[in-house]
Amino acid sequence: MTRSYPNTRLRRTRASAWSRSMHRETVLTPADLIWPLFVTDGQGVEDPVASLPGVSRWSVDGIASRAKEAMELGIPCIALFPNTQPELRSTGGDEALNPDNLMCRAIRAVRDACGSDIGILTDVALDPYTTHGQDGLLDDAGYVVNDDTVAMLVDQAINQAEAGADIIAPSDMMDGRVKVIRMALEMGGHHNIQIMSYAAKYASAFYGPFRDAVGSGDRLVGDKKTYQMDPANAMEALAEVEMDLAEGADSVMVKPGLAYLDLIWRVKQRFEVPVFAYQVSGEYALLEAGAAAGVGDRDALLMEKLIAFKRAGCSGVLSYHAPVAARILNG
Ligand SMILES: NCC(=O)CCC(=O)O
Ligand SMILES: [Mg+2]
Repeated sequence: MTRSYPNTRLRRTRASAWSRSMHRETVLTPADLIWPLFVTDGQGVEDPVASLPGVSRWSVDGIASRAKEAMELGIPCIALFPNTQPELRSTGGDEALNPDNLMCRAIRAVRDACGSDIGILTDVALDPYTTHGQDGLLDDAGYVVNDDTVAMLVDQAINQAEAGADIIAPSDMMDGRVKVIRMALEMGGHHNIQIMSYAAKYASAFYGPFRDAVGSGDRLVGDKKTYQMDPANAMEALAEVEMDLAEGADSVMVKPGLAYLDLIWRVKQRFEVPVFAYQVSGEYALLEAGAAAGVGDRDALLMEKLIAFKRAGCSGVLSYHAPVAARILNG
């Protein structure tokens, strides 16, 4: 069967709003959003992140309020990232294992405020806790060592699980960490705690404002290219995803977002598993800067970008714009 004009006029179904709505292939709802939040020390603190206009670091009480706000907006899950106090950072990142660190206090505060009605996703990696800003432990040459780092990450994950996390999200890109974290969760009786693996995380120039937000940017020595992926590679991303799924990941993430839509599509087509995108800090900042410079309407630009993730096959998107988007969607 060939489609030809004028039997087929593809404009027919576009001629009215009701028909466009009836033929829409993809929908975006607040339930597709995960809201990343930055935690800072203190009480009653809102500390704006200069490079992310509209985004703040919140003290633990403020995080609980944001979690309630998320629930009211229909956002099912928040993601927590600590801005660890400078005096608690070390070369080994031991503060990651402290059961009373910012992350664990924030988890408990959200649980107290919201019960089990919201998902809490926690980041596993050492960069917010190290003096050098790398995601793992360094050898004498400054190389991030894999297996010793993984041993730390397992303890970090269990620390978060015991504080009440729902989804453990390792973002470190060490080999084999999903396997040992899953094993440790099972052995600890945490059978229903999920793992969302940052499976294909690229060494990207889009992470700058995030590093400001968690206070690792100025500290970072070198780059992260020995563990995060080369933006030129796609086959390798499929191998990363395949391994993390085999090791027990319940869902996988591609990061950053829009520049990697091809990977989202390929991962979804090949593995048919839940795929999430992280629309990262640089994407947020560029959209805000573009809209402020008059490039286009901020809300329209945002909605078009977010629907692209759904069209490509995402189950959901981590986005600093989550509350803005949910407000737009809720009308
Ligand atoms: N592990 C979380 C991130 O690295 C986020 C990066 C960003 O938002 O730029
Ligand atoms: Mg991997």
